[in-house]
Amino acid sequence: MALLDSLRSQNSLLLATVGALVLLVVVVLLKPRTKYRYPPGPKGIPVFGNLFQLPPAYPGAKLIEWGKQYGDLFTVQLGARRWVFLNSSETARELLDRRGRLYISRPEFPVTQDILSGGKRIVMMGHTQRWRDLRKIMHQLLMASNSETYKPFQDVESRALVWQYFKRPDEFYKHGARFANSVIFSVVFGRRTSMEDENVRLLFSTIDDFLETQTSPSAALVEQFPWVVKILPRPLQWFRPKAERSYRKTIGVYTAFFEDMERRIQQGENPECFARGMADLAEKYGFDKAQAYFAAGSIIEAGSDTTRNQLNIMLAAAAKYPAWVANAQKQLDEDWDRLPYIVAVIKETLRWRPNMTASGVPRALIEDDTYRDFVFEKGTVFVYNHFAISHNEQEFPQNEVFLPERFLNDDLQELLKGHLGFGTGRRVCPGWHVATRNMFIAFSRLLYCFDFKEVPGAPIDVWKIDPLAHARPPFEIQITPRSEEHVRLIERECGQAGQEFA
Ligand code: HEM
Repeated sequence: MALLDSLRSQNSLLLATVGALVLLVVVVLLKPRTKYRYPPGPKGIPVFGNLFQLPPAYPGAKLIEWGKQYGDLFTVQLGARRWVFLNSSETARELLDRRGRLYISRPEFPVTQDILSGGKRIVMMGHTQRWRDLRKIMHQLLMASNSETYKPFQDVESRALVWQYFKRPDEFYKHGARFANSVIFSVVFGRRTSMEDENVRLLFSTIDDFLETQTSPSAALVEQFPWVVKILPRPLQWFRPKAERSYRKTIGVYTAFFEDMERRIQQGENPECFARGMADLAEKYGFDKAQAYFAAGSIIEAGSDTTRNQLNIMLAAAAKYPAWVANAQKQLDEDWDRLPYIVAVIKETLRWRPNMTASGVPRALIEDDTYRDFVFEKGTVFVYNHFAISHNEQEFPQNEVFLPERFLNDDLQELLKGHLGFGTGRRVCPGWHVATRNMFIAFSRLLYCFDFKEVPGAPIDVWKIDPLAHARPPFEIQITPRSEEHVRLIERECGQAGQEFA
């Protein structure tokens, strides 16, 4: 009897506890969020919000449409999270840059960062001590005063790039990838690379794995429901095996790069490169081996793929809007030492087509904040609506035309001004010095040596320049030397740098 009573009272206790918990959840869920006020935006559906209204690939047109409809800020519910899109340079600068201390974190990426990257990719890290340490290391490696280290590599690789364009113009997309990869690889691991190298090919495929979820916030639905990943038992996590495979592939490639370097050192080489000091840095900052490998690997990855893509964007613009190419070539023919037009071309490529993500790279707010009449809650995701800002007719008249002249102003040499190609504020791309110098030398030499034309019958769709096209051309294009004289120049000046890759 006593036992029965005790069981009854235990059951009542359990019931009372569950009841109280349910009540608490209901109260929390139903609690009106009066304190927070958000800019209006399109109406969504329950649970998924606006996720299905945003195309998973090429979301640019939709983002421009919403930007026009709602003005310089709008809010969308993407799965479990609220995203505020900033649609003018001014709002982006005000929040992400001037108030950069608050808008400094990244949203959770439960699959792409936590599983597929083992939590170790810097670009997706939240505002943690680990991120601060890595950012410091990257800054030291990539800052402007280090640019002399890069120059010889940029020189030789851009000559090789010209040579490869000359020999196999149909494989232009591979040559751009090799150029970008080889510059940064030389700095990090102390040797040049070839696209025939299996590990380099694998590296680009790991970049694909990582980026395929990032081209649009709706590209991977589960990413927008971090709690699903937390509560779902592992065997039911359908996305996990693929992401774990990709993690193993990535760490395998990075390990191969380190082992190759160590082998070369044992064979008597003495490469002066960043990765050689990685063990000391790891000890100083308390990184495990995998984090140290990711630190080096992330630099290679970020430094290769973006520059490769930027080259493709320049080519598409050259074939589509040839008028500016004639201006660039005139300046290159006349005065190689002063090339403001090429700087303007660099800025215009960064404006005209966002590099990897049409919607910009997201940030998470780390404290509540107020702006105009709005009150934003800590944790809200903010993003500069890159496509909409770049194609805002008020800010950029004739926005669709590729027009470097728009950047020929007093701010020309302020390379981060006038566009959002490298992001902004405290998460701004730390590689922008290297990237702009890469583009400067590669754009100048290519534009000096070649003419670019659309292939008859195969017009370039400039709205769909696939940022993930590694193994196939993103578009067809005719690339021909400008004259016989240019051919002789290429053979004389670029042959030696490029022959081993042709
Ligand atoms: C044309 C070339 C490049 C473009 C367009 C580009 C663009 C970007 C953008 C938009 C971001 C995010 C910024 C933000 O959140 O505001 C970023 C981050 C980053 N970039 Fe670049 N990038 C380029 C080249 C490079 C190079 C050459 C390197 C290194 C060698 C590099 C390393 C990084 C790293 C490590 C981050 C993560 C920073 C963080 O989250 O704190 N990038 N880049």
